Amino acid sequence: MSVRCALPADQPRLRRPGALSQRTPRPRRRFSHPRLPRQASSDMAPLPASDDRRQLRRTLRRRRRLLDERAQRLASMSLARQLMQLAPLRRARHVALYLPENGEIDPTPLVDWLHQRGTRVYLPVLRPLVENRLWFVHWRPDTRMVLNRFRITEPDLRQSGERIRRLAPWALDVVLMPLVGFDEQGHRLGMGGGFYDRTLAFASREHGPRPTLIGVAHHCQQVERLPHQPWDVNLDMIVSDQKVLRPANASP
Ligand SMILES: Nc1nc2c(c(=O)[nH]1)N(C=O)[C@@H](CNc1ccc(C(=O)N[C@@H](CCC(=O)O)C(=O)O)cc1)CN2
Ligand SMILES: Nc1ncnc2c1ncn2[C@@H]1O[C@H](COP(=O)(O)OP(=O)(O)OP(=O)(O)O)[C@@H](O)[C@H]1O
Repeated sequence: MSVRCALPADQPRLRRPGALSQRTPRPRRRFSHPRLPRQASSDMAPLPASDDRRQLRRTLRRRRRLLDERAQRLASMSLARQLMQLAPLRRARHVALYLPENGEIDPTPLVDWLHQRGTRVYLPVLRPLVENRLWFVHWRPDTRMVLNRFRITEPDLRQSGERIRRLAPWALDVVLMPLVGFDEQGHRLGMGGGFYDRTLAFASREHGPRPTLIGVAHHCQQVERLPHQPWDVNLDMIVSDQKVLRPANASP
C-alpha cells in the first residue's frame, strides 16, 4: 500500500511534521550517515528474524534514517490520519507522545488536533536521579525546552515561576511509544535503555488504571519475529504509516 498524499476534505488540517520541534533547539546529530547502495523506502520488506538485538537496532535505525524528507512527511501524515480514527485517542484527555529524533516517525502533526479537542499533551523527560525511568511532563507551546544527555529535546524541569506539571504514568490515557522495531505479534524493540519498559511496568498488572500503549514506527521497521523479553511491556496496538496492528495478547 502506498502512502496517500492528499488530505481528505473532511479531515482537520494536520500540523506540518517537525513544526513543533523546530521551535526548540535542534540537537547536533550524534550519528554518522553511512552511504548505502539504495535509498530506504516505506515499502521495504520486513527484516528476517535475528537474536542480536544490538545489531538489529543498528540496522533498523539506519533504515529509518535513510528515509528522505518527503517520505518522512508522508509517513507522518499517514500515521496521524490513522491515529485520529482510534477510539482510545478520540476519547483521551491526557496523551503522551515524543519529539522525533534520528529518523523516528513524527507524531507531532497530532498536537493541534489534540489541543483543539481539549486533550493535554505530555512529553517524556529523563527522570533525574533514578536510572532509566521517565517522567511525563505537560507540554504547551510556551514550555521551555532543553536538550537531555541523549541530545533529545525535552521540557526543562527548571521552569521559572510556573510549577512543572507532570502526570503519573498510570493517569495518562494514551502513550505513543517510539519503536525501533516491531513484529506482527506486537513485540517491540526500543532504544535499548529500558526507559519505557521500566516506567510502564505497572501496566502489566491485571488491575488498576493504565494507559493504552500504542507503539508507532515506520513500516520499514517491521521485523519477521522479535523475541519477547520477560520485562517487555505489552503493546495494545502498533500503528505504522501503513497499518494498524492489534496484537492478540493486547488488553480488550
Ligand atoms: N524521541 C524520543 N525520545 C525519547 C526516547 C526515544 O526513544 N525517542 N526514549 C526512549 O527510551 C527516551 C530516551 N532514551 C534513549 C535511550 C538510549 C539512547 C541511546 O543513545 N542509546 C545508545 C545505545 C543503544 C544501543 O544499545 O544500541 C546509542 O544509541 O548510542 C537514546 C535515548 C526518552 N525520550
Ligand atoms: N521493568 C524493568 N525493571 C528492571 N530492568 C528493566 C526493566 N525493563 C527493562 N529493563 C532492563 O533494561 C534493559 C534494556 O531493555 P530492552 O533491551 O528491552 O530495552 P528496549 O525495550 O529496547 O528500550 P525502551 O524500553 O527504552 O524502549 C535490559 O537490560 C533490561 O534488563
